[in-house]
Amino acid sequence: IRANIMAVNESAHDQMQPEVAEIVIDPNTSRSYSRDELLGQGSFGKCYKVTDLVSGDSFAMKVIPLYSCELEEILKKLRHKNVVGFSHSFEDDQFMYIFMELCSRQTLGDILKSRGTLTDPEVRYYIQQLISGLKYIHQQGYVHRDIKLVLFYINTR
Ligand SMILES: Nc1ncnc2c1ncn2[C@@H]1O[C@H](COP(=O)(O)OP(=O)(O)OP(=O)(O)O)[C@@H](O)[C@H]1O
Repeated sequence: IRANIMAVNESAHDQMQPEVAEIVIDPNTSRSYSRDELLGQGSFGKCYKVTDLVSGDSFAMKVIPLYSCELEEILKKLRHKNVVGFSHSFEDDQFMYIFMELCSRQTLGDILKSRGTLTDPEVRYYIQQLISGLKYIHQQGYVHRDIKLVLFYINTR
């Protein structure tokens, strides 16, 4: 289970953003990434599945306005097995691009919706990991402020 800790600032939703290019190029390394499907829209901006055109590695890429770069500063610092992993980031003249571990599309919210219930051992199993991730975030001096089941991704490890 991985807690998505994106919800640290609610202020930055911007409807007037330009389109994200189909091929995104890191101006520092010249690595290029194809923009694949839209994973979803958060309060900071859109999140896409992307593929490194050379290595074939896939990531979840959050595209946020340059003025909300503090999010990147925070994500960069967090490293915990129950927090979605930061990979790397760069900016161009339009956006900040944040590359995160690509998680499964299944969340705790999906499981609850399809099954209607969770057993006691399952709840214990998930809550333990959830608390472990949140405790770590608190120890780093941050609060989540938007805890909901759809932000908890189920992974295989
Ligand atoms: N690392 C990831 N792996 C797979 N899908 C992701 C990942 N991060 C985000 N997503 C998908 O993209 C959507 C938008 O994510 P994002 O983190 O931008 O916003 P959010 O956490 O849903 O909302 P908010 O920005 O309000 O906290 C998510 O709901 C999820 O479906």
